[in-house]
Amino acid sequence: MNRARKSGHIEWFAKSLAIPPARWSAVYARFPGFGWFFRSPGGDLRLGLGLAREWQWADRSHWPRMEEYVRRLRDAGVSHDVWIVGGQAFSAQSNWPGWPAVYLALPMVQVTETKTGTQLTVVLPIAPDAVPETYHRRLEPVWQAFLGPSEEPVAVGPPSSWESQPSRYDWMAKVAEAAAHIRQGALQKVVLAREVTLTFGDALPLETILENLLAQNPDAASFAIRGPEGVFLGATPEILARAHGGVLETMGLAGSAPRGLTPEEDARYAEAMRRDPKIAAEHQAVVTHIREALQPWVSDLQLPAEPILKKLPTVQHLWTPIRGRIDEEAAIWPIVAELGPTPAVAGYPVSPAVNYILNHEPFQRGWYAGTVGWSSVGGDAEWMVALRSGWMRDHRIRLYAGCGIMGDSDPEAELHESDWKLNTMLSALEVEGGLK
Ligand SMILES: C=C(O[C@@H]1C=C(C(=O)O)C=C[C@H]1O)C(=O)O
Repeated sequence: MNRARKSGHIEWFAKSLAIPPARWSAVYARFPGFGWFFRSPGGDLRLGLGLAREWQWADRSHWPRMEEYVRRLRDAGVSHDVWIVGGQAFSAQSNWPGWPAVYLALPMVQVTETKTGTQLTVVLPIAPDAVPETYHRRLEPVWQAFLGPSEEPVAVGPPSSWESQPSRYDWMAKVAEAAAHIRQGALQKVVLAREVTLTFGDALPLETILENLLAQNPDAASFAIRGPEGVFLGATPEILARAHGGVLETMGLAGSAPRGLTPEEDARYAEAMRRDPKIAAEHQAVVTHIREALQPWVSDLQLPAEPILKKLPTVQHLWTPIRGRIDEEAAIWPIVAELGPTPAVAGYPVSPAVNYILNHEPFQRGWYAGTVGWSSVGGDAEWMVALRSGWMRDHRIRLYAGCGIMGDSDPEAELHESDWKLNTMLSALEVEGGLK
């Protein structure tokens, strides 16, 4: 504080200490203000509570400006392990009320749990005229969430009503219409989604739902972000851009099949997916887009010649892992801005596909199929495509799932595919057997 008073401008306070592990889903659920929860596929967990700084923008073109803010934090001596979190909507023209197109935050209290231990960091901007009491007041609710009473585990549901937007029948008609549009040659592929709204008798128990997501999806990134209008959460398998020690990892993930009840049936579904030329073309469009988008920033790109199978609890996909060297460590921000939305969640070519979606989907995608993740001051990052997700407010949750439509897509098969994808969130909500 003395330092800020002397220098006459904002100084950063950032101190870390080792702490014991805790049930972080419970701490997260108890905190009423801005909160961030993220567990990586590898198991590392990041919990952020309260705000030291936030950034809100109306479109994705501002992402590269973050490098300047991060440089200032680095110059001020803030630890390289401190992270910035947030994400963005699928499109700046498809927003949910209360959710900006781009929102990034530097959480005030950060818990990072890895295999080597658990660390708590407090990050605060100290103004020249700062009064110590203000900081106590800001931190108080966070410590209350840490120490709050632990509650008995609560079961979810069952839902009292649910509504599909559009209806199952109308969605199939939209798929047929999109396929006909594609056959006319205007587009190669478009990803159409459904919104399913479930209403419950009681407020939804966030801790239970998060714990279910974590237990049921060990290979996905389980995330939750709380804004002024509810919580957006999910368990997504799709990496948009992950950086570690200057190596960038991303993936093409497109092409879907159900999981079989027996290993034989499972293998049959996988084989049919592998041999389907429509799916191969759909997958290739995604990989090509990613390669082109990375060109200015990443060298030594490595990827397998053929896609690999990625098996998830409710669905299996064709998967092309892609890695390369980031030419300049700073480049993660423009890469995130440039990569999304990929053809895996929009279609191909991307821009007309997004327009088609905006004109034909009867709901706002908001942050579904947008981006969620974090970047550290030191340059490591993990940004995911926000799939298998839902937006929860009190008694209600809106779930989303979409499918890549090509000229010869079968509406009924696509409807079933969207059902398996919805099952990630439905299982976390303890809705038995999904909704049909
Ligand atoms: C759009 C979704 O999934 C995307 C679409 C896929 C497909 O069309 O095969 C596969 C994986 C994801 O990239 C979703 O889960 O909502």
